Amino acid sequence: MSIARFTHVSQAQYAEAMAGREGFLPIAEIPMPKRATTGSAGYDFVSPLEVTIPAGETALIPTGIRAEMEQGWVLLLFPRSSFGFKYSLRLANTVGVIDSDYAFAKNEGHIMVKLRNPLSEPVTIGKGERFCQGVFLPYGTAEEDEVTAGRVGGFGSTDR
Ligand SMILES: O=c1ccn([C@H]2C[C@H](O)[C@@H](COP(=O)(O)OP(=O)(O)OP(=O)(O)O)O2)c(=O)[nH]1
Ligand SMILES: [Mg+2]
Repeated sequence: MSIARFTHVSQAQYAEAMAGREGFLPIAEIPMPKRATTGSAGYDFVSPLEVTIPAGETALIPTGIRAEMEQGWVLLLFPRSSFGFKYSLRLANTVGVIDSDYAFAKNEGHIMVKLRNPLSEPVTIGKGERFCQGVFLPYGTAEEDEVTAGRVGGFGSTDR
């Protein structure tokens, strides 16, 4: 039973997110996130460009991907364990929470990944390299939950 669909963001959204950068894959060449084996939970996301993260710094990687999913589901982003084990690479926000209504935000639900390199050596993510993974999970709601607001953005759009 599938509960979600990955698609590319529009060319315009991709260009906006990649402004000032060079050498990134054309949007049509970014592969959809894929699971590596039949029993894998994680959909591996590919980096559309080569990124070197200097020691102790962070880098933002726009993935070119959005995820439409049914209500009641969330997509959680995690590092791939190989990058964590080899380079201690982590997400700047520790875990990425991709909400089901983010797909309809003003930026089309463009999934962004911010990585932190905590080591004293630079780390390079290759263009086209699988660098993080997303896991779909169902979530519950509490009683007397009367939220009605719709999502317009991410990264603090609901407060700052
Ligand atoms: O690593 C991440 C984390 C979040 N998001 C997007 C999807 C998510 O639906 C939205 C908001 O994320 P979250 O609710 O975790 O952040 P917030 O700081 O509460 O922002 P907001 O006020 O916009 O909800 O930002 C990403 O693209 N990458
Ligand atoms: Mg939020």
